[in-house]
Amino acid sequence: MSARKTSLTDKQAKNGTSKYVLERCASINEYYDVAFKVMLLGDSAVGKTCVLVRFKDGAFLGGNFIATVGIDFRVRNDTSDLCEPSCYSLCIWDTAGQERFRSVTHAYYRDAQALLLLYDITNKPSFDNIRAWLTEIFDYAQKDVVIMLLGNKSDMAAERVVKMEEGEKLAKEYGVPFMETSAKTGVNVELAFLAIAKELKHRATQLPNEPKFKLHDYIESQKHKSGCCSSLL
Ligand SMILES: Nc1nc2c(ncn2[C@@H]2O[C@H](COP(=O)(O)OP(=O)(O)OP(=O)(O)O)[C@@H](O)[C@H]2O)c(=O)[nH]1
Repeated sequence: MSARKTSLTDKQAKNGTSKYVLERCASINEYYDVAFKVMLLGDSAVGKTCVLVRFKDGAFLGGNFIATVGIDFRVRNDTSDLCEPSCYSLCIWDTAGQERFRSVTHAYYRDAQALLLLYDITNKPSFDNIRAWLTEIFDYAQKDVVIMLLGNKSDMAAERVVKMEEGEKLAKEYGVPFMETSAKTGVNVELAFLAIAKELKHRATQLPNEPKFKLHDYIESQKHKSGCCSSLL
């Protein structure tokens, strides 16, 4: 479980300290012009860590579930795609879904540029809690934060209790993009992160008269392409 090695200890999380994370992100900024801060949110066990590991390392963390403590983070730099004209990287923060860490994670919403909000398609309460998560996001995050809703574990078709249409309807109600993902098979994981990166990069480089990047349209156009997303930017 080396993936959990960078997790903060219980004590650090309770104190709200993430010196390690901040130092690492600062050191990344020495090499990259901009490191976008992206956070993963959602109930415990919806698959946040697995989605992140799938994106970062292309692997699936199967086996015993170990809950994240406090905050964890990883960086992925797609230099060839993200380095024109300046260098960009995604600094992705994995938060603990457990209620007891909620006050710690709130503190980090404020300077996040994008939030990926996950539920588990086999777990109805995790879907029902999405409204509460969105209320929290509107309370604590920046007004212009990019939000994306992800229904994870799409590989578990036999255990599905949340229909894809329900996810789509909820996302539409809040005006946020939506897709179903699977950390196990990798479906749409790359697309979710890189679409976010593309949106953030456009925002950072867009000239005043340039048309806005249409994140929804872009995702819809890429969703069903097989083998997509190796060079999205
Ligand atoms: N079949 C399947 N299992 C998954 C998927 N994603 C995660 N899991 C499993 O779900 C469990 C929870 O995954 P985690 O990624 O640790 O969940 P988390 O949301 O980070 O949980 P917290 O750290 O408590 O917030 C693990 O047993 C994973 O192996 C998926 O896409 N498909």
